[in-house]
Amino acid sequence: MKSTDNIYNFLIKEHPDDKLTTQQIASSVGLSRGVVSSYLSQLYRENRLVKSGTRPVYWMVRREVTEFSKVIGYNGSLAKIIKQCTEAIIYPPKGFPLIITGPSGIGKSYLAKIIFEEAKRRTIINKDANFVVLNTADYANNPELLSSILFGFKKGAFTGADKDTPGLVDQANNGYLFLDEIHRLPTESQEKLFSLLDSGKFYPLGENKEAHKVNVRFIFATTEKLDNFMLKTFMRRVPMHIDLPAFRRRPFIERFELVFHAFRNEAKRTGRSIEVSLDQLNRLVRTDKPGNIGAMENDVQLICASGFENVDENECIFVGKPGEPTIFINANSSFEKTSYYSDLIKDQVIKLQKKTSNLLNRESSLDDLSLAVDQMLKATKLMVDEVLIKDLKIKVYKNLKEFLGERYGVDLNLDEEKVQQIASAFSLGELFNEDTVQLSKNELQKSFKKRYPRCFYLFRQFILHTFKRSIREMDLFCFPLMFQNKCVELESIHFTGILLAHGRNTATSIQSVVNNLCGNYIFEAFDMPIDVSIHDINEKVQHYLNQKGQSKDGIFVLFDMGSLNQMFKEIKHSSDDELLVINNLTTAMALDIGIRIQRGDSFKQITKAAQKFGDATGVQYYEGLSDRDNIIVSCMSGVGISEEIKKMMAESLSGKEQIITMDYKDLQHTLDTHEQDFFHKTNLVITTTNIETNLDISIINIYDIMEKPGYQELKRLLIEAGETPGNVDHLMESLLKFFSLEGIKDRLQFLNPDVVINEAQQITAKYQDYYQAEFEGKVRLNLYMHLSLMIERMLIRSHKDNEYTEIPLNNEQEKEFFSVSHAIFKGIEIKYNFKVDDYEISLMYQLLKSYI
Ligand SMILES: Nc1ncnc2c1ncn2[C@@H]1O[C@H](COP(=O)(O)OP(=O)(O)OP(=O)(O)O)[C@@H](O)[C@H]1O
Repeated sequence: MKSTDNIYNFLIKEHPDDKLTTQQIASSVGLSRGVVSSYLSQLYRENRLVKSGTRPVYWMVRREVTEFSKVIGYNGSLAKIIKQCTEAIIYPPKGFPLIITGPSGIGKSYLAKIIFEEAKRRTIINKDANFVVLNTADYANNPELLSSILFGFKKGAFTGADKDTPGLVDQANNGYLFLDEIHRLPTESQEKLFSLLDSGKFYPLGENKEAHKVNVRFIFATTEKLDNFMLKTFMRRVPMHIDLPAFRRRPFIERFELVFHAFRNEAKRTGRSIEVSLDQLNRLVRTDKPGNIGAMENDVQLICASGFENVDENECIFVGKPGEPTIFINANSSFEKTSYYSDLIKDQVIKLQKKTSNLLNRESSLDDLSLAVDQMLKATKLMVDEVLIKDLKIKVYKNLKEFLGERYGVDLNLDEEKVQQIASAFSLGELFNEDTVQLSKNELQKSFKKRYPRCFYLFRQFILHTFKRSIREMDLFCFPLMFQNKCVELESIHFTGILLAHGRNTATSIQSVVNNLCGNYIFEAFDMPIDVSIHDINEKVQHYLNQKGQSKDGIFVLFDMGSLNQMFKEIKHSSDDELLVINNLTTAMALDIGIRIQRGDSFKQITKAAQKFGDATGVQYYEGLSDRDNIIVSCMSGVGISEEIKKMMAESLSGKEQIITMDYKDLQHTLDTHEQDFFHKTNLVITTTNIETNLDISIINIYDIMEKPGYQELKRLLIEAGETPGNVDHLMESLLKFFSLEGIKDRLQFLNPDVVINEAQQITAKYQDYYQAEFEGKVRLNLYMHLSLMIERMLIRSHKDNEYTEIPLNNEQEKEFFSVSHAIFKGIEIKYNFKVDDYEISLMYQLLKSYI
């Protein structure tokens, strides 16, 4: 298959109605943006895609325009129905009859007519074919008359039958006959009809010799339940049954479009524009009358008529209360999904997103978060898609039970109402594509994951299993609803348990037994093909550890065969946690460990117990933070800074030590809960705060290294760990640059901090060279910041009138400093076209006096 076809098939399958950017498509199919862009252009040239917007351009699959494309909801809630209608039209040799059911005013007649038009468009029937309609209810009290109208009669068939008269069946020959209110059709007529459906023949009234042969396609409609009124023998001949949903059961977007459409019809009818308030539109969208769309259309007409009373010629009709937000609809307006309707829900969603983020920052409970979600769901209740919610509810129930329950042993304890809320929250997500509500740039996701790592892992697995996709921003609202009752219990387990076994479901079936017996998610399990390599296994394990977040207290891995040594090494190499690997996976063993994990045994106790089992098996464990020499970096201001420092250390140092970043709280917890042994490979802890511990560990506050003693201590420790002095100096320089950048980033108005800091570094180096001195870290940091801001200050001042202040020079040393400084600044003075004045140099003198 061609690559362009691959992309096209992906779009048709996954996003038949979505507008997507090139970047979104590229990310989804895993190709580069450039390549995907050329494929998309090719598809556009082939007329298979529609393009809209500029920067970014949006792509959408071009759909074949059929008569059904006019039907509101054809690619939404009626998509399946439209497919059935198409099948009923095209199925060889003559299509098949169908019956449309649904409450009054829901569009049964409308759909029947469209089916007829589509059959014409497809040239399945002739252009001049007839669409004949009969409402059987009109003749319900006169079955003979109905029969004669339907089947025609022969001259003399009854008094007054003075000539042969064809019936509607004859008129519909080669076209369509639509019988509305079919439940009023008397039994004899039903019988006559089904013989016609069988043989294509019928006898008009009074005719018993020559049957009429016709080729008629039938559509029936009724507001009633079929079983109550129709003969079973009749129904058997009508294979296709279409049930149209009531107006209030249609998705909000479609109800909105139907209302919009009704106003547009009024605009056409009156020749006026209509200005209608969103509030009025919204009220109509919520119509819940037995007459459905028909009743809503009547309401729209009445509302427009009352608005029409008060307008002068050519003025637009106003509908609503003055001061309310409105939209204009005229005969040519087109309904654009996003503009009117998503704004209404988006407001609510954004509000909730902000609230959730605030609550998470304040460490509020999942109960508070659920309450916020509940409020939002109430506010958007009438806008959501009831049909979708019903489907989702079934899916959610099923997977809670069959997936989370059976595999992870987790009963989330959710009542019917909660599941309904969860389904509603998921359904809301379906209204948006990720672009529309890309609000928090994954911040919320990160916060949830950090605070509830185990629940979040289960949530991710649930979404993957239920919807076959990764978590979307909007799914996050379901998280508090789902885990509210169980988060404490789920998060109380601090160990990580992993089961690995060859075979289709060996590991997962042991997992299911143990998790269920423990009543908690203790183990994750991976079934592996027989030829899997240790490397692949480790990748799986690492992927799992990443997704789940590090466990604070250690990892237990049970596997069924292979080299214990190798397996241990692979996993330990890329994990900082304590680790126990057991080369024996039995249900009894997993259960024993599971129970111990659950009741809160320590790593040591569990390891001891496993060793007893281990007589017959292989056990290898590592107690300690890491089996490699390591340095821990932990900054109170966040993992971001720690990660930056880790990067600098990796660049400057030899790589002999493993650099481990830790959240500040985790570090404190780890120090408090472990003994000296645990840290026996830890050479140094670098923090931004003074951490208290009784353990014998070197802890250096990063701000102390700015001063000489602190720096020397750092240098000593790193040299002891095997680093060269050059490496440590390089690290110091990177740290200084980093902290200076942090300090000036927000204070520089227009210069690029990265560029200007390099200038400051060079000037400082020149001073150090000239005076043969090595300035303390603190002084260098000060200089980098001062010089960077000075350069900008000078630049701004150079455009104003220069005011020089005369500085008296007291001695030779000062004189020398001034003349050296002028020489040092010459380079940047030329480059930036300004002059460093003596006042600035006098400041420099104050900064550097002690080194001169
Ligand atoms: N999907 C749709 N798109 C656009 N208009 C629709 C749609 N469905 C229904 N309508 C409009 O709704 C109105 C009522 O439809 P219709 O008369 O076909 O309903 P019905 O189910 O046949 O009603 P009854 O049972 O009372 O005969 C019509 O004006 C029709 O144009």
